Amino acid sequence: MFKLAKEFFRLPLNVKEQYIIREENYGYIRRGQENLDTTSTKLIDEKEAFNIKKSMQPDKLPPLFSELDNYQFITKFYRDCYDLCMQLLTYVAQCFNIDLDYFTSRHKWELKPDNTLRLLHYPAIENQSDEYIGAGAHSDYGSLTLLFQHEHKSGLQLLDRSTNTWYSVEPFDDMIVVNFGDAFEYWSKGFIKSTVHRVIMPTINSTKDNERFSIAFFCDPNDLTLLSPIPSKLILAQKFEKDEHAKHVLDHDNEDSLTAGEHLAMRLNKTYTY
Ligand SMILES: O=C(O)CCC(=O)C(=O)O
Ligand SMILES: [Fe+2]
Repeated sequence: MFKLAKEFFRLPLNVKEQYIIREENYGYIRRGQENLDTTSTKLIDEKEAFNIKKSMQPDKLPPLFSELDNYQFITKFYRDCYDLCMQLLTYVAQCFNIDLDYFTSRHKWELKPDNTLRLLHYPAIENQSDEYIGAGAHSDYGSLTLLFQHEHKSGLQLLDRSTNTWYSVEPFDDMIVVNFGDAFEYWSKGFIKSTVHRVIMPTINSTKDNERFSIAFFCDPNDLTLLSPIPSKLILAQKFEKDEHAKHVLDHDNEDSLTAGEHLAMRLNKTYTY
């Protein structure tokens, strides 16, 4: 997947822009087009990205991705990511002592929305500075995110929301970072926190360019899934105390009728410019 991603991002900007993202949320995202930190308008996200969805017809893909072998490879990778998420969701249900299919039954493969497989590229900058951010601070919108980082290249940081401290997530071989997304914060009334994370820019060093590539798989609950609390004893007795991040991102007062699809649409609207 990383080999394909590299080859794609090497293409000239005007070629990549032929696949520019629209409201369907698939295609190419140019630098500054999606700004993930909605609390700040100071910085733009320096990353470029390409979102792939299951419903995307091969003719909407660049030839590099629609070519048969590559297409089959991408499709299999996408399905493997989905299957892994279903295994993890079963495990989380077990931890909460609720029906094992409680979460997986809300992530049916054939129902909307499609999950999103995203390729990301962060070009290296000269020197580290506060004036650049790769991906602004945010939490992801769905249930789980799988994150793959390439060639030991870090940059990913996550926030301890109780102390407001950022920590680097150093990659090692065969590691997949798993983030909980906003759906879990709603479902668990804040018992599970949606991971706030960001990516700082790689800097050019004397020996190599040092650009960063990563891949994210966003697993989203089916559109009509309610974000109301799960029927677990651990959760039902709990009061949802929202911290600053939750107040900003999970700002609905109709939590019992809010659906995953509505939440996703609201979050996408705030971060993209088309
Ligand atoms: O590149 C990364 O490691 C993270 C990207 C990310 O957080 C996102 O696209 O939502
Ligand atoms: Fe993210």
